[in-house]
Formats: sequence, C-alpha cells, structure tokens
Amino acid sequence: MLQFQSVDPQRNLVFHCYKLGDMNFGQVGTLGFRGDKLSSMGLGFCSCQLQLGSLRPRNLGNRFMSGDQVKTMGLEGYKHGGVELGVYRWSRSGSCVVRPRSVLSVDEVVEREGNGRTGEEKQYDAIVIGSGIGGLVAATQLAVKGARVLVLEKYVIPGGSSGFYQRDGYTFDVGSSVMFGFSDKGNLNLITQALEAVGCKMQVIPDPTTVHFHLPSNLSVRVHRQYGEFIAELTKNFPHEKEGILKFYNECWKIFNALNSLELKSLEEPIYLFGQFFQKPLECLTLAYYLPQNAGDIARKYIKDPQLLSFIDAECFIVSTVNALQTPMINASMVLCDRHFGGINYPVGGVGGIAKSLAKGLVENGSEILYKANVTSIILAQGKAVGVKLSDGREFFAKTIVSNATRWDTFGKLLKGEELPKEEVNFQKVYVKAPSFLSIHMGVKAEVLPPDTDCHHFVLENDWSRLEEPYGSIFLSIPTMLDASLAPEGRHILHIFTTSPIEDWKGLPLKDYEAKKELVADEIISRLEKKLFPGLKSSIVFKEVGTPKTHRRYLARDNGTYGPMPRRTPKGLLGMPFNTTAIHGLYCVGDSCFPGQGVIAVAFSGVMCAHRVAADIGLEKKSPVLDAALLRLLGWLRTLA
Ligand SMILES: NC(=O)c1ccc[n+]([C@@H]2O[C@H](COP(=O)([O-])OP(=O)(O)OC[C@H]3O[C@@H](n4cnc5c(N)ncnc54)[C@H](O)[C@@H]3O)[C@@H](O)[C@H]2O)c1
Ligand SMILES: CC(C)=CCC/C(C)=C/C=C/C(C)=C/C=C/C(C)=C/C=C/C=C(C)/C=C/C=C(C)/C=C/C=C(\C)CCC=C(C)C
Repeated sequence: MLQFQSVDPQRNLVFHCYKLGDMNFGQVGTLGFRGDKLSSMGLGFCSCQLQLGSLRPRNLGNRFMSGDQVKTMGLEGYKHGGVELGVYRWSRSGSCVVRPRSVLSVDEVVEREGNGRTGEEKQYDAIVIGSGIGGLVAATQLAVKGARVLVLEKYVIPGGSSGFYQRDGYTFDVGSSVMFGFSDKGNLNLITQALEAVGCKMQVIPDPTTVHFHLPSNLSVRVHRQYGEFIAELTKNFPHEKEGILKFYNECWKIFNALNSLELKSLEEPIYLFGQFFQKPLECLTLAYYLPQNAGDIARKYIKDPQLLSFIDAECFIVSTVNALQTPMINASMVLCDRHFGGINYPVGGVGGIAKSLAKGLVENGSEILYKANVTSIILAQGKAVGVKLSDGREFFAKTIVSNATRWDTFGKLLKGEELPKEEVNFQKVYVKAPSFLSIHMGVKAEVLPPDTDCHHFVLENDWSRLEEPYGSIFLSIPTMLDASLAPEGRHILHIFTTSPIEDWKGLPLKDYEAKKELVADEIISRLEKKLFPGLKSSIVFKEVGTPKTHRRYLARDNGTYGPMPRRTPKGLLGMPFNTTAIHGLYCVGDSCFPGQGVIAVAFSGVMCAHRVAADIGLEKKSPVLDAALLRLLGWLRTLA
C-alpha cells in the first residue's frame, strides 16, 4: 500500500491517499481543534488523484464526529448510495486503514459527484432549506444522529408559520396557537419529543378547551379536554344520535390507539416498516386499512343528522381546510383524539419558543443555522442534488438537500428550468394549493372579554354552505387567556384568521390595497362583535392586518398557500408523497409531504425525513434491495390515489 499524507495547517485538512493494486483511494479529514486538543473530526472517503500537487478529492460521503466519538470509534462500515465502499478501522496510532469491499471507478465517482470540489466545501451531510417546524425537526433529528447539518432560513428568525413577531409589548404567534402533539405522554407527542431530542423541555399551560364552536342555528359546542365532557355536550345537542356519535369517535380512537402504539419513523424505510409490521401486526394492518379512507364516509356509516354531519365537517375543516369527506381518516383521528389523550398545551411565552428552542438545540448539537439566507436554486450535478445557491451568490454543498419549502416552490422555483418529475405531476393532479388567509393581530382592552372566555373559537354564523368559502368561517385565538405575559397588562391578544385567495389582492394600487385590508378586516371584526364580544371595535388598541401577499412574502409559500388540499375526494392519505423525491439526493419535508398540514403533521414529516436521510448517508440501517422494492411499491400505491 502506498500512502501519502498532506497536512494543510491553515485549513486543518488532512489528506491520506492510498494505492491498492491499481486503484486509488483517499480519505479526507477535517480536523477541528479547541486549543491544541482535537475536538471534532469530519471524515470523507473519496477517490483521488495521487499526485499531491493536484490532489482533488472527490467525496463520496462525509461523517462528522465529536471528539468523544473519534476517541471511542472502533470499526465502521462505510456506505454511500447503497454501495458498501469499504471498512475502515481507526488505529491507535491515529491513521486509518481502508479495506475496500467494492469499489467505484473514478468515472463512476465523477458521474455521481460530477465536480471537482474539495472536501472542505462539501462538508455538510445535509442542507435544510427553511426553518419551519418540518425543517427544524428534520435538521435536529439528523444532528442528534451525528450528521452535520446546515439550515438556511430566508427570514431573520426560525419557525416559518410557527414563528412569532413582537410589536408594542405584544408577542404574536404568526399562525396557529393550537398545539397538538405537545403533551407528556404516548408516542404521538412529537413536538415534545423533538424538543427532548435536543435537550429542551418547555413549560406549557394546559388548555381546558381545544375550541369553542359557534355554528349555524346557534349550535354551540365546546370541545372539552376531558373526552367524556365533550361527548356529553355533543350528545346533549344531538340526543337522537348518541349511538352514532359514540361509534364514530370510537372508530377514531381505534386508529389513534394503533398510531400511538407505534414507534414513529420513516414509512419509506423498509427495515423499520417491516419491523413494525412484525412487532405490531394488528395495529399496522388497522392503519393500512384506514390509509385510503376519509372521515366523512366513516361518519356517514353511523350518523344521519345533516347538522351533526356538518359539525363533523367543521371539526375536520379546522385541521384540513376541507370538509370531512375530503379529510383522511387517519389525520382526523389523530387530532380528534390527541386533544383528549394528551390534551392541547400552550407553550409559556408563545408558540415561537418551540422553533427558537429547536434552533438552539440544533446549534448545541454541532450543526448550524443561517438567517437571511434566501435559497434561489438547488444545484444539480448529473441529476443529483449536491448543493444550493443563495440570492447573494453564496453556494453551499452537501451530500443531501432537504427542502422545507412547499413542493410547488421547490420544483417550481428552486428547480426552475428542470422538467417536472412525473411523481410531482401526479402530486399536482391530486393536490392543489389551499387558499391563503387573511390574518388580523389585535391588542384589545381586557375588559371587553368575559372572564370565562375560551382561548380558541371557530365562528360560522348562519349558513353551513359557507364553511369552506373564502371569508366564510372565522378562526379566533386569544392566547393571553392562557398566558397573560404575551400582552401588556390590562390587554388581550386576538388573533383572527379566515381563508382568502391571493387573487383577491393582486394588481391593486397600494392605496386600494390598504383600503381593502381595512374594509375586509372591519367586516370580520364586526361579525365577531355581533356574535361574541359586544363593544369589541371600540376596545381595539392595536391592529395589524396580513393578507395572502403578506404570507407569501414572509413565509415564502407560493400564493401564500395554507398547504396542500385535495383537488377532489382523495383516497385518504394514499396520494400523499413521503420525503424522497425523483431527484437523487433531494428530499422534501413539511406540509406538502405525508401526512399534510399541521404543526404535528409537519413534525412527523421531519422525523420521517431525518430517518430516511440518515439511512441514505449511512447513519441508520439500510437495505438497498428492500429500499428499491418498497419505494417502487409506494410509488405504485400513490398512482392509485
Ligand atoms: N397558517 C397557520 O395558521 C399556521 C400556523 C402555524 C403552523 N401552521 C402549520 O405549519 C405548517 C407549515 O410548516 P412547514 O414546516 O411545512 O413550513 P413553514 O411554511 O412553516 O416554514 C417554511 C420555512 O422555510 C423558509 N423558506 C421557504 N423557502 C425558502 C428559501 N427558498 N430559502 C430559505 N428559506 C426558505 C420560510 O421562510 C419558512 O420559515 C402548515 O401546514 C400549517 O399547518 C399553520
Ligand atoms: C403501506 C404503508 C406505507 C403503510 C402501512 C400502514 C402503516 C404502518 C401506516 C402508518 C401510518 C402512520 C404512522 C401515520 C401517521 C399519521 C400521523 C402522525 C398523522 C398526523 C396528522 C396530524 C394532523 C393532520 C394535524 C393537523 C392539525 C392542524 C392542521 C391544526 C390546525 C389548527 C388550527 C388551524 C387552529 C384552529 C384554530 C382555531 C379554531 C382558532
């Protein structure tokens, strides 16, 4: 074996090159020093030319290790793209011995990597575009598995639609203040688990009522934290449907309990998926059975009263922006039961704290996040995603790219000019962009609200047919009912939102746009004044109105969309794509991935994505043969949707 070594003290780069027979190998290490002590080490296994003067390592993969891991490392199997490349043993003398098992020719390497970048430039395992909850969960889960991750966020703080902003002493949640999956029990508390993974625990305030519905014919239903109380209130309104109510919600519990019994990881990773089927066959078969079903069909098996069916529609609408017939049964069950199982809990200090804690945890686990980093394109080399380019011209490279932008933004903007893969064409056949929303953040005098006011309200006054229409239903959250510290003393926050298409706001001169904002907001506030809080208008001390254009601008979501919604009646969750994409090395995460809209839903997509990426970069178990079979099967299943 021929061995060369070159140390570049300035860059802390060490190159080891090996010649075995007529094959060339190299190993590149990026050494991090704290004082004169080795604190970390990035290893890349590569093929390279053997003249030191023109050493151009072509990386096949990196692995980042903390000082402790470096010390304790014994034997490592090293894999890339499904090919086991070799085994290296960390010797006591500090050098690496590489024993190849199967080897790529230099041509194959060039085909895979297609560039002459140095190991230093390509030091990340994953670049995550966007720091919504989906992106942050994917990034933190990868970081704790030992991957080196770079998160690039366009805005100045993390969180996307789960972010926050501050004005005049108020801390406003940008989006929803209803947090599912944030309890201290079960397997589905994914927000709690994501925080715990990076060593964070947030103080929370239990919400006694998930939502108070104010519906046509003066139907008023409070969804109490205690399941029994909720069922009692609903059956009081629909005594003739008691049996149907119990049967419908019991079926939801059956699914929820099956979900809650599983360890949640990537459904695109066969070793895990088949393992779950083996350990929990009944639960997995239950979920497989309900995967293509929708809540409205199941409700109709048991319930006949049209008003009660409309109530189930409203229950589904608040979590899917569509009626029950279009809402996947698994998703409906998840939210209709979690609110009673773990309960809805509000983080002290506001929802924005979740993203802030995840971002902090990410950095503490050796990864990075950059703000004001607007990714304008994904760089491809020979069809593989290898890096990203920012609007200021900077480029970053990694083994894998994870996009937390919506699929419409990822494929329509970041990969502009590339042909839309057929998987994405299929996705767009089944799903359309849900409309955006108009949001009003207000500060009001506290005395306008009765002391027992609930935190969250859903208002649809007279006409059920307006449920899904733009401006038809009104969502209202008053987070200061739970955490008074979010507003100055004697004030409450009212966060009001309603669906609104961007088309209503396009092409208006600034003066007309501002006037329209005032007009539409005034109508919505008048409706709330009439229905809920007399004197509301005169109690307003702060008001800021956001339109779909605002959401497009600040959340970087195409048309400011709320998320994907089915074009027609979907086959439950069957058509929803997971995280891998048709582009090698590119993954999606967030609400245009399985299982769809919702903070808990995108957190699950983050967990799944991190698991799949980790398997692909050698940090989790993987079986290339089973992978190919499962990915083909899932692709085929999606075409049935
Ligand atoms: N609308 C609401 O009321 C509301 C509120 C809270 C949460 N939610 C839920 O959150 C879900 C969305 O979460 P998510 O994780 O999918 O994404 P997200 O939209 O919340 O976050 C995406 C992030 O990526 C950033 N980004 C997008 N393109 C970028 C680019 N090119 N370069 C750099 N950064 C870029 C955005 O700035 C944003 O911070 C929604 O489905 C919704 O259910 C909604
Ligand atoms: C074949 C295959 C693949 C398979 C087989 C079978 C199996 C195993 C399966 C499995 C499955 C699973 C695991 C699944 C899971 C799922 C989940 C987790 C889901 C979740 C979901 C969630 C959701 C959807 C949520 C949502 C939420 C939301 C949206 C919310 C919202 C809220 C708001 C807006 C607020 C309101 C307010 C007021 C009222 C004011």
